[in-house]
Amino acid sequence: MFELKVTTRFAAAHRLTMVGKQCENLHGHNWHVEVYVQGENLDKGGVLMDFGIVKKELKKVIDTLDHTYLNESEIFKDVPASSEHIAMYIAKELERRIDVDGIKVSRVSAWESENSCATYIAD
Ligand SMILES: Nc1nc2c(c(=O)[nH]1)N=C([C@H](O)[C@H](O)COP(=O)(O)OP(=O)(O)OP(=O)(O)O)CN2
Ligand SMILES: [Zn+2]
Repeated sequence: MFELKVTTRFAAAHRLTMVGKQCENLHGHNWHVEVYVQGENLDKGGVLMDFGIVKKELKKVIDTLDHTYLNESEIFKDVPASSEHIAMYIAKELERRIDVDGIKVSRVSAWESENSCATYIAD
């Protein structure tokens, strides 16, 4: 089994209800994102898949979040804009865009700060 990791970041604003009093106020984070792509087999070039493809597709997903007010985004119209839901959204959207047999987006971590991160782990 092989696993690739690509990282990126984005800035956005959000509010969270029912988490903590201070989270209810409009505020922002510079989220640091770690994406893991997993598979069994290497290609003829000796790689699971080109990092460049993962980065290119990840950028398209991140562009849907960067410099937005997450609570007003269609993406979070039915779910809270928590780091958990952000990580799950990135994982599912990237999986859909990569769509290569035998390769899956296995894990995405969304770090809100140096000390706090939520991770979505695919089935
Ligand atoms: N499980 C989760 N818990 C919290 C989330 C979340 O997405 N998932 N989000 C928040 C808020 O975004 C909040 O802005 C962060 O609050 P807090 O962790 O208190 O951040 P601080 O910058 O104040 O961090 P300190 O390390 O305490 O200074 C809250 N919880
Ligand atoms: Zn926050």
